[in-house]
Amino acid sequence: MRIDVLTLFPEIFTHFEEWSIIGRIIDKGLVTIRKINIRDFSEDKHKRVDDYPYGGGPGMIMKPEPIYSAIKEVKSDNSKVIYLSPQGKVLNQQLVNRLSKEEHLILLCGHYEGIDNRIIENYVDLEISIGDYVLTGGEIPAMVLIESIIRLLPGALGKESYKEESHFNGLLEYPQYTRPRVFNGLSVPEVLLSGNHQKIQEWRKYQSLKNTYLKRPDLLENIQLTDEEMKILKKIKEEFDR
Ligand SMILES: NC[C@H]1CCC[C@@H](CNc2ccc(C(N)=O)cn2)C1
Repeated sequence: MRIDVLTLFPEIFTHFEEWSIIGRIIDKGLVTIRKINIRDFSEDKHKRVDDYPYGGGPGMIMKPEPIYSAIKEVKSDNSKVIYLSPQGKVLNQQLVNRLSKEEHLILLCGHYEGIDNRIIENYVDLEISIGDYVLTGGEIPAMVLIESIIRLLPGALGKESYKEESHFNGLLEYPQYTRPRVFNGLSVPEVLLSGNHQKIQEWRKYQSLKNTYLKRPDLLENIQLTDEEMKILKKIKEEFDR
Protein backbone atom coordinates (compact mmCIF):
# COMPACT_ATOMS: atom_id res chain seq x y z
CA MET A 1 0.00 0.00 0.00
CA ARG A 2 1.11 3.55 -0.78
CA ILE A 3 0.05 6.51 1.35
CA ASP A 4 0.80 10.09 0.31
CA VAL A 5 0.10 12.77 2.89
CA LEU A 6 -0.47 16.25 1.50
CA THR A 7 0.31 18.70 4.28
CA LEU A 8 1.80 22.11 5.07
CA PHE A 9 3.61 20.57 8.06
CA PRO A 10 5.47 17.46 6.82
CA GLU A 11 7.84 17.60 9.79
CA ILE A 12 5.07 16.44 12.14
CA PHE A 13 5.18 13.01 10.45
CA THR A 14 8.93 12.37 10.82
CA HIS A 15 8.83 10.73 14.26
CA PHE A 16 5.47 9.18 13.48
CA GLU A 17 7.10 7.13 10.70
CA GLU A 18 9.83 5.90 13.03
CA TRP A 19 7.52 5.31 15.98
CA SER A 20 6.88 1.77 17.25
CA ILE A 21 4.56 -0.36 15.16
CA ILE A 22 4.41 2.18 12.33
CA GLY A 23 8.18 2.05 11.82
CA ARG A 24 8.17 -1.75 11.90
CA ILE A 25 5.39 -2.00 9.33
CA ILE A 26 7.23 0.43 7.05
CA ASP A 27 10.49 -1.51 7.54
CA LYS A 28 8.62 -4.68 6.56
CA GLY A 29 7.83 -2.95 3.27
CA LEU A 30 4.09 -3.40 3.75
CA VAL A 31 3.46 0.31 3.22
CA THR A 32 5.32 3.35 1.95
CA ILE A 33 4.37 6.73 3.38
CA ARG A 34 5.39 9.92 1.58
CA LYS A 35 4.98 13.45 2.94
CA ILE A 36 4.15 15.97 0.23
CA ASN A 37 4.52 19.63 1.20
CA ILE A 38 1.64 21.51 -0.40
CA ARG A 39 3.71 24.70 -0.27
CA ASP A 40 6.15 23.18 -2.83
CA PHE A 41 3.30 23.40 -5.35
CA SER A 42 2.55 27.08 -4.87
CA GLU A 43 3.22 28.93 -8.12
CA ASP A 44 3.47 32.48 -6.88
CA LYS A 45 6.76 34.10 -5.92
CA HIS A 46 5.70 34.44 -2.29
CA LYS A 47 4.79 30.73 -2.15
CA ARG A 48 1.34 31.64 -0.91
CA VAL A 49 -0.91 28.71 0.02
CA ASP A 50 -3.72 30.58 1.69
CA ASP A 51 -5.74 33.74 1.11
CA TYR A 52 -8.63 35.75 2.55
CA PRO A 53 -12.11 34.24 2.30
CA TYR A 54 -14.46 35.58 -0.39
CA GLY A 55 -17.47 37.06 1.34
CA GLY A 56 -15.34 38.07 4.33
CA GLY A 57 -15.10 36.35 7.69
CA PRO A 58 -12.29 35.41 10.04
CA GLY A 59 -9.15 33.47 9.20
CA MET A 60 -7.59 32.30 5.97
CA ILE A 61 -8.60 29.68 3.41
CA MET A 62 -6.20 27.31 1.66
CA LYS A 63 -5.94 28.21 -2.02
CA PRO A 64 -7.12 25.57 -4.53
CA GLU A 65 -4.22 25.65 -7.04
CA PRO A 66 -1.37 24.34 -4.84
CA ILE A 67 -3.61 21.54 -3.52
CA TYR A 68 -4.78 20.66 -7.03
CA SER A 69 -1.20 20.58 -8.36
CA ALA A 70 -0.10 18.35 -5.48
CA ILE A 71 -2.99 15.93 -6.03
CA LYS A 72 -2.30 15.83 -9.77
CA GLU A 73 1.37 15.08 -9.11
CA VAL A 74 0.71 11.99 -6.98
CA LYS A 75 -2.67 10.73 -8.23
CA SER A 76 -3.00 7.66 -10.44
CA ASP A 77 -5.98 5.54 -11.51
CA ASN A 78 -6.10 3.47 -8.32
CA SER A 79 -5.76 6.42 -5.93
CA LYS A 80 -8.35 7.47 -3.38
CA VAL A 81 -8.20 11.12 -2.27
CA ILE A 82 -9.32 11.44 1.37
CA TYR A 83 -9.88 14.81 3.06
CA LEU A 84 -9.77 14.83 6.88
CA SER A 85 -12.46 17.14 8.21
CA PRO A 86 -15.14 17.41 10.91
CA GLN A 87 -17.69 17.18 8.08
CA GLY A 88 -16.48 13.75 7.06
CA LYS A 89 -17.97 10.31 7.55
CA VAL A 90 -17.07 9.33 11.12
CA LEU A 91 -14.34 6.69 11.08
CA ASN A 92 -15.10 3.25 12.48
CA GLN A 93 -13.48 -0.18 12.18
CA GLN A 94 -15.70 -1.14 9.27
CA LEU A 95 -14.49 1.85 7.23
CA VAL A 96 -10.89 1.17 8.33
CA ASN A 97 -11.20 -2.45 7.17
CA ARG A 98 -12.48 -1.24 3.81
CA LEU A 99 -9.71 1.33 3.36
CA SER A 100 -7.03 -1.23 4.27
CA LYS A 101 -7.79 -2.93 0.96
CA GLU A 102 -6.94 0.19 -1.10
CA GLU A 103 -3.68 0.38 -3.06
CA HIS A 104 -3.01 4.12 -2.90
CA LEU A 105 -4.41 6.62 -0.42
CA ILE A 106 -3.83 10.37 -0.76
CA LEU A 107 -4.56 12.05 2.57
CA LEU A 108 -5.25 15.78 2.29
CA CYS A 109 -4.63 17.65 5.53
CA GLY A 110 -6.38 21.01 5.74
CA HIS A 111 -5.44 23.88 7.99
CA TYR A 112 -6.59 27.39 8.97
CA GLU A 113 -10.30 28.03 8.50
CA GLY A 114 -10.66 25.62 5.65
CA ILE A 115 -9.79 24.72 2.09
CA ASP A 116 -11.39 26.08 -1.06
CA ASN A 117 -14.60 24.11 -1.54
CA ARG A 118 -13.90 23.52 -5.24
CA ILE A 119 -11.23 21.03 -4.15
CA ILE A 120 -13.63 19.14 -1.86
CA GLU A 121 -16.41 19.07 -4.47
CA ASN A 122 -14.31 18.07 -7.47
CA TYR A 123 -11.11 16.29 -6.39
CA VAL A 124 -11.84 14.61 -3.03
CA ASP A 125 -13.23 11.08 -3.15
CA LEU A 126 -14.04 10.70 0.55
CA GLU A 127 -14.23 13.06 3.53
CA ILE A 128 -13.42 11.35 6.83
CA SER A 129 -13.78 12.60 10.41
CA ILE A 130 -12.12 10.88 13.36
CA GLY A 131 -14.82 12.20 15.69
CA ASP A 132 -17.02 15.16 16.45
CA TYR A 133 -14.45 17.72 17.53
CA VAL A 134 -12.37 20.36 15.77
CA LEU A 135 -8.56 20.39 15.58
CA THR A 136 -6.25 22.98 14.03
CA GLY A 137 -5.12 20.74 11.23
CA GLY A 138 -5.90 17.44 9.61
CA GLU A 139 -2.44 16.00 10.38
CA ILE A 140 -3.30 14.24 13.64
CA PRO A 141 -6.51 12.77 12.17
CA ALA A 142 -4.33 11.58 9.25
CA MET A 143 -2.03 9.78 11.70
CA VAL A 144 -5.00 8.14 13.40
CA LEU A 145 -6.27 6.99 10.02
CA ILE A 146 -2.84 5.71 8.92
CA GLU A 147 -2.24 3.69 12.08
CA SER A 148 -5.72 2.19 12.18
CA ILE A 149 -5.32 1.03 8.56
CA ILE A 150 -1.72 -0.20 8.31
CA ARG A 151 -1.93 -2.36 11.43
CA LEU A 152 -4.45 -4.46 9.49
CA LEU A 153 -2.16 -5.09 6.53
CA PRO A 154 -1.29 -8.80 6.19
CA GLY A 155 1.91 -9.46 8.17
CA ALA A 156 1.75 -6.12 9.96
CA LEU A 157 1.23 -7.46 13.48
CA GLY A 158 3.87 -10.11 14.04
CA LYS A 159 4.21 -11.67 17.51
CA GLU A 160 2.15 -8.90 19.09
CA SER A 161 -0.72 -10.17 16.98
CA TYR A 162 -4.14 -9.01 18.00
CA LYS A 163 -6.89 -11.34 19.23
CA GLU A 164 -10.16 -11.35 17.33
CA GLU A 165 -11.79 -9.33 20.14
CA SER A 166 -9.25 -6.51 20.18
CA HIS A 167 -9.58 -6.61 16.43
CA PHE A 168 -12.97 -5.15 17.21
CA ASN A 169 -15.44 -7.87 16.32
CA GLY A 170 -17.98 -5.26 17.29
CA LEU A 171 -17.94 -6.01 21.04
CA LEU A 172 -15.82 -4.16 23.58
CA GLU A 173 -12.86 -6.08 24.96
CA TYR A 174 -12.92 -8.18 28.11
CA PRO A 175 -10.79 -7.06 31.11
CA GLN A 176 -7.08 -7.92 30.88
CA TYR A 177 -4.70 -8.84 33.73
CA THR A 178 -1.06 -9.78 34.15
CA ARG A 179 1.41 -10.48 37.01
CA PRO A 180 1.48 -9.98 39.98
CA ARG A 181 -1.46 -12.12 41.08
CA VAL A 182 -2.18 -9.69 43.93
CA PHE A 183 -1.51 -5.97 43.49
CA ASN A 184 -2.35 -3.50 46.28
CA GLY A 185 -4.48 -6.24 47.81
CA LEU A 186 -6.38 -6.62 44.53
CA SER A 187 -6.36 -10.09 43.05
CA VAL A 188 -6.92 -11.42 39.54
CA PRO A 189 -10.27 -13.19 38.81
CA GLU A 190 -9.79 -16.85 39.80
CA VAL A 191 -11.15 -18.23 36.53
CA LEU A 192 -8.17 -16.77 34.66
CA LEU A 193 -5.79 -18.76 36.86
CA SER A 194 -7.74 -22.00 36.46
CA GLY A 195 -6.23 -23.13 33.17
CA ASN A 196 -9.74 -24.16 32.17
CA HIS A 197 -9.82 -22.67 28.67
CA GLN A 198 -13.49 -23.36 28.11
CA LYS A 199 -14.42 -21.49 31.29
CA ILE A 200 -11.96 -18.69 30.48
CA GLN A 201 -13.47 -18.25 27.02
CA GLU A 202 -17.00 -18.18 28.50
CA TRP A 203 -15.93 -15.67 31.14
CA ARG A 204 -14.34 -13.45 28.48
CA LYS A 205 -17.41 -13.57 26.24
CA TYR A 206 -19.61 -12.67 29.23
CA GLN A 207 -17.31 -9.76 30.14
CA SER A 208 -17.25 -8.46 26.54
CA LEU A 209 -21.03 -8.51 26.34
CA LYS A 210 -21.36 -6.95 29.80
CA ASN A 211 -18.87 -4.17 28.96
CA THR A 212 -20.60 -3.48 25.68
CA TYR A 213 -24.08 -3.46 27.22
CA LEU A 214 -23.05 -1.17 30.09
CA LYS A 215 -20.63 1.17 28.26
CA ARG A 216 -21.72 1.19 24.61
CA PRO A 217 -25.20 -0.35 24.21
CA ASP A 218 -25.43 1.47 20.87
CA LEU A 219 -22.84 -0.93 19.43
CA LEU A 220 -25.17 -3.87 20.11
CA GLU A 221 -27.61 -2.53 17.53
CA ASN A 222 -25.22 -3.21 14.66
CA ILE A 223 -23.97 -6.65 15.71
CA GLN A 224 -25.47 -9.99 14.73
CA LEU A 225 -25.23 -11.93 18.04
CA THR A 226 -25.18 -15.72 18.08
CA ASP A 227 -27.94 -17.55 20.00
CA GLU A 228 -25.37 -18.25 22.73
CA GLU A 229 -24.47 -14.55 22.96
CA MET A 230 -28.16 -13.57 23.03
CA LYS A 231 -28.69 -15.92 25.96
CA ILE A 232 -25.75 -14.40 27.87
CA LEU A 233 -26.95 -10.85 27.08
CA LYS A 234 -30.41 -11.70 28.42
CA LYS A 235 -28.81 -12.83 31.71
CA ILE A 236 -26.77 -9.62 31.87
CA LYS A 237 -29.85 -7.44 31.30
CA GLU A 238 -31.68 -9.23 34.11
CA GLU A 239 -28.69 -8.77 36.38
CA PHE A 240 -28.14 -5.07 35.66
CA ASP A 241 -31.60 -3.79 34.89
CA ARG A 242 -32.93 -4.20 38.41
N1 LIG B 1 -12.08 24.71 10.63
C1 LIG B 1 -12.62 23.46 10.15
C2 LIG B 1 -11.61 22.70 9.33
C3 LIG B 1 -10.92 23.56 8.32
C4 LIG B 1 -9.93 22.79 7.50
C5 LIG B 1 -8.94 22.07 8.35
C6 LIG B 1 -9.61 21.22 9.38
C7 LIG B 1 -8.55 20.57 10.21
N2 LIG B 1 -9.06 20.19 11.46
C8 LIG B 1 -9.68 19.01 11.65
C9 LIG B 1 -9.65 18.00 10.72
C10 LIG B 1 -10.34 16.82 11.01
C11 LIG B 1 -11.01 16.71 12.21
C12 LIG B 1 -11.74 15.45 12.54
N3 LIG B 1 -12.66 15.50 13.50
O1 LIG B 1 -11.46 14.42 11.94
C13 LIG B 1 -11.00 17.75 13.09
N4 LIG B 1 -10.32 18.87 12.82
C14 LIG B 1 -10.56 22.04 10.23
